[in-house]
Parts: sequence; C-alpha cells; structure tokens
Amino acid sequence: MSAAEPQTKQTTQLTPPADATAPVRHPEAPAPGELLGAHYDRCFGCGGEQPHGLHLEARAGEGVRVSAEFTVKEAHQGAPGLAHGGVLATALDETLGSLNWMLHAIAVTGRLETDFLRPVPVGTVLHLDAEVTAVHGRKIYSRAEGRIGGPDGPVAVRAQAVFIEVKVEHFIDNGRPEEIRAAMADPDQLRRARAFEVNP
Ligand SMILES: CCCCCCCC(=O)SCCNC(=O)CCNC(=O)[C@H](O)C(C)(C)COP(=O)(O)OP(=O)(O)OC[C@H]1O[C@@H](n2cnc3c(N)ncnc32)[C@H](O)[C@@H]1OP(=O)(O)O
Repeated sequence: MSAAEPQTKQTTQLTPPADATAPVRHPEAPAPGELLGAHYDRCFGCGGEQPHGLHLEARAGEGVRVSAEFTVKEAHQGAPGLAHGGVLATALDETLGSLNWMLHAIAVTGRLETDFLRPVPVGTVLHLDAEVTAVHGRKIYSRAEGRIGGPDGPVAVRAQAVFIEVKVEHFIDNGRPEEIRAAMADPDQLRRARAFEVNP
C-alpha cells in the first residue's frame, strides 16, 4: 500500500456483535417459492440482457432466506472445464444480495469471504441457499452455500458476508451517468426501484 493510499477504516469481523438483532422479514417480501426475477436486466449476476452473465434465478424462502440456481456455462471457466472461482464468488454475492429484497433494504457488499470446497465443472447446476443471520445498525450479516449434484448434494462453495445499508445516492452519485439515467427513466416503477433494490 502506498503512503498516499487511505488506511482501511473497516473491521474485518464477520461475526455479529453481541447486541446484534435477529433479521425481520419485510411484511411485503415475496411469498416463499416466488421467483424474485432480475433486479436489473444489465446485472452480471441475474440480468437477462448480459449474454455472458450468470442468469442466476433466486426465489424467496421462509424467513429471511432465499434459494437460487446458477448453471455454469462455457463462458464461466477458469481452469479447463471448471468454473472460475471469481464467478462462483459472484454467484454467492448475487444470492446474498438478493436477500435485500426480503428485508426491503438497500445494501451493498462490504465484505465477502468465500470457501471453495469442491471443483465445479462446466454444465453443473449450482444450488444456492442464503440467509440473513443478524443485523446491527447498517450492517447485515449473512451466509450462503452452494451445492452440486442436486439441492441436497455436497457443498461446493460457501460464504459469509457483511452487507452495508446505503442510501440510493450511493448508486446515483457513483454509477456511470448513462446507466443511471437509463435505469431512472424506466417507465416501469417496480423495475426502476428494483434496479437499486429500493422499496417501490
Ligand atoms: C443493487 C444491489 C445489487 C446487488 C449485487 C450484489 C452485491 C454487490 O456486489 S454490491 C457491489 C460491491 N460492493 C461495493 O461496491 C461497496 C463499495 N464500498 C462502499 O461503497 C463503502 O465502503 C460502504 C458503503 C460499503 C461503506 O462505507 P460507509 O457508508 O462510509 O460506511 P462506514 O460508515 O465506513 O461503515 C458503516 C458500518 O459498516 C461497517 N463496515 C463498512 N465496511 C465494512 C466491511 N468491508 N466489512 C465489515 N464491516 C464494514 C463499519 O465498520 C461500520 O460499522 P459500525 O456502524 O458498527 O461502526
């Protein structure tokens, strides 16, 4: 790190503090089993308009949980015939990010720690499950795992994360203006809101 670079101010703790509280499912969260759909059609994780994206499909679960599926395609390789680790981390991140919708919170990934337990071949369907475990101020603690060979198959990847609640300005002030303008101009109110995971 150069002397000019700011010191990181963040903690690396993934364990909720003792006074963290249990997450509360938003009363208008989608019913268990309901497909969440893409929050933004250009999203690399879930958007239908990213040809090489993951096209991950998440469904609401009970409580503050979601499940998701991602099929590893040829474009997602790292080693020959195997999923790239960063792509698998993206699948975990996207699944964890979709928990925002169960809370109706706007939050971004602050920290994501991933364990890679088994190689994941191209063509595999990764079955993901994620849940919020605790909330403390703006910090949302969560975990996820991805299984192969079926929803009850062995765990191939797992992650722990801290998402941080932000205001919508986080996106408006930092995103590239072209995309922000296009997303804000969407005549569909729900889609406009969901591009930023905001309560409509
Ligand atoms: C629309 C949703 C799409 C979902 C897609 C999938 C999710 C994503 O990939 S999001 C994209 C990746 N993430 C990002 O780009 C985030 C970039 N980072 C940032 O913008 C900032 O660092 C941000 C907003 C996370 C935190 O900054 P800031 O708002 O200034 O928070 P700050 O005041 O420092 O910290 C708030 C609290 O969070 C904690 N915190 C902040 N960062 C971290 C971190 N990395 N790890 C652990 N805790 C953290 C702080 O310790 C603090 O805790 P406390 O309240 O107890 O003191």
